[in-house]
Amino acid sequence: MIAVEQLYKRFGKNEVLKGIDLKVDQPGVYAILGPNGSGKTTLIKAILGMVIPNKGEITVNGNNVSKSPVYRQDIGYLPQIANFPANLTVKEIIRMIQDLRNSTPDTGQLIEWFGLQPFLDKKLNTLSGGTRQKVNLVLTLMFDSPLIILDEPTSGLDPVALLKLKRLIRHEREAGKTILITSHIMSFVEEMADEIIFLLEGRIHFRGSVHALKEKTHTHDFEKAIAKTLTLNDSYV
Ligand SMILES: Nc1ncnc2c1ncn2[C@@H]1O[C@H](COP(=O)(O)OP(=O)(O)OP(=O)(O)O)[C@@H](O)[C@H]1O
Repeated sequence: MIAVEQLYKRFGKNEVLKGIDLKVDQPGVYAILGPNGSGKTTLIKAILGMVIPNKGEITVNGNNVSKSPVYRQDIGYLPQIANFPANLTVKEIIRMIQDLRNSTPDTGQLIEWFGLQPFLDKKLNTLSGGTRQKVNLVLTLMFDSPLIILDEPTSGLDPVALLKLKRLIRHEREAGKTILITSHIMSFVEEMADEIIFLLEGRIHFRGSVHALKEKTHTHDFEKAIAKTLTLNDSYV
């Protein structure tokens, strides 16, 4: 589904990605991890065609992302910071995104799932951060896309909403979807991820299951395993 070959990206002198090779060809939940500034969002944006690489090739479902944007129809993307026009109501923003995609899926179930009915006629700039995140999740998931990319999806969510998000992600995984997630909440990653893709110093430093990472680092504590990964010299791709 996703193939990244020898991807390089720098911003000025800052070499962020230094030869990423990544193949994701099975459905499941993939957590892209790494310290702040390690290039997780840059990698995601390159897959989405929002960042132009200096070198390398990316294909999504066989389509080269630099050639045509059509492949994006198959992706649901939750940005880390969503910048929608703040004076629109929830209903209006849902309608606007549907018009842009030329598709009008039924959003009733998702709206009910996140308890957003009372907010439909409220403007986005009057909503709390967590409620806005729930709206963003509806916007991301409403098209039933086979590839879902979630950049920090837990941001601002209360415990009940977090539980609901986790159930939704599991449901999407069971439906055979491929879900890429970045998160700094390690308990969330440990619970949800089938595979971890750990970026460090511009490269994939580790790829494998949570269990495999714990084994490699000789610890049962996932947070400690992540911390230990940072100090390992060899990469475990
Ligand atoms: N448009 C840009 N212009 C210049 N530098 C950028 C740009 N986008 C990202 N960077 C730089 O690239 C590096 C990687 O940023 P990126 O947002 O991909 O990291 P990240 O791993 O997602 O970080 P975080 O965990 O903090 O979200 C950072 O040093 C950042 O400052």
